[in-house]
Amino acid sequence: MPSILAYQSSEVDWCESNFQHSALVAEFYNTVSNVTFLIIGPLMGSLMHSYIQKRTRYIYCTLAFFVFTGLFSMYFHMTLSFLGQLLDEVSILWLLASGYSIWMPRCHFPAFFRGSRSQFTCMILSGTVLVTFLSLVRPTVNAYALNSIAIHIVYIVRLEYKKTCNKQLRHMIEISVLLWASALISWISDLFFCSFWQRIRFFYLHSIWHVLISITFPYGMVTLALMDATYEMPGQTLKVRYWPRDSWPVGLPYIEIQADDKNC
Ligand SMILES: CCCCCCCC/C=C\CCCCCCCC(=O)N[C@@H](CO)[C@H](O)/C=C/CCCCCCCCCCCCC
Ligand SMILES: [Ca+2]
Ligand SMILES: [Zn+2]
Repeated sequence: MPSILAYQSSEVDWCESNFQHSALVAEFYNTVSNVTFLIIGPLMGSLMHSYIQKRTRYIYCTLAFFVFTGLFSMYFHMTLSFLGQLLDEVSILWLLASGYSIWMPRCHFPAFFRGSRSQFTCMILSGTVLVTFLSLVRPTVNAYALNSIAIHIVYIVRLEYKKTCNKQLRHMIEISVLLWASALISWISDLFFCSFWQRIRFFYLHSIWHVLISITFPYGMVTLALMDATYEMPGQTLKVRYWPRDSWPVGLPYIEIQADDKNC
C-alpha cells in the first residue's frame, strides 16, 4: 500500500500532463496558478481592515483558511498525493464553514436557533469537525460535496437578490455569480472532457479554475458583507471601492466603512 505522502497516491489526476516541466512538480501550471490565493488573501485583509475591525476579527480566520487552501492546493498539484488531496479539500471545507458562521443572514437560520448566531456557529463548527473525519471515508466525493455547498450559497444569494433594491449589492451579486459559474464550467470541463482538451493540447482549464475562483472570493466576500450589513450593521454606511484604483476598468473590490453614520 503506498504511503499517503507518496507522489500520485491520490485517485484524482487532473487533465494537465504530469512531470512535463520538472521531475519534482507533477502538474506545473496547476501548482503555480495557486499563487493568486497567496496574494489575494493578505491583500483583502489589509484593504478590508476598517470593515473587519467594526464587524468581527474572525474574518481574519476566513482569510487564513483562504491562504491555506492555496498552499495545500499547491502541495496537492505538486505531488498528487492522497494527503495533499485531503488537506486541499478540508481547508476549503473550513473556509466555507467560517464564511457561513460569519455572514449567513440570521433570517436564513433554521427556526429553532431563533436568530442566535452563536448557536448557529456552534452547529456549523460541530458539523465541520464531523465532516472533516467523514471526508476520510470517501475522499473522491468531497469535491462534489463542496460544490453542492457552493450551490446552497448561490441559492441564499439569489433570495437576497430578489429582496434588495440596493444597486451596488445587485451588481456585486451579478459579477460574483458570473465569475463562480465561469470557474465551475472550467472545473467541470477539465474533469469530464479531458480527452477533448488533450486532443487540442489545451491542458490549462484547472489552472483557469484556480485563478477565477480566487477572484470570485473578494467579490463573494464583498457581496456577503453588503448583504449582512443590512442586518448586522444598520447604522453604518459601507462603500465599495476597487484596488488598485476605483477609476481602472478592472480591479479587486473591497469595503470601506464611511466615517458618517448615515443610513441610506
Ligand atoms: C454564506 C456563506 C459564505 C461563504 C463564503 C465563502 C466564499 C468562498 C469563495 C471561494 C472559495 C474558494 C475555494 C477554492 C478552492 C481551490 C482549491 C482547488 O482547486 N481544489 C480542487 C482540487 O485542486 C478541488 O477539486 C475543488 C473542489 C471544489 C471546491 C468548491 C469551492 C466552492 C466555492 C464557493 C463559491 C461561492 C461563490 C458564491 C458567489 C456569490
Ligand atoms: Ca495530470
Ligand atoms: Zn486545484
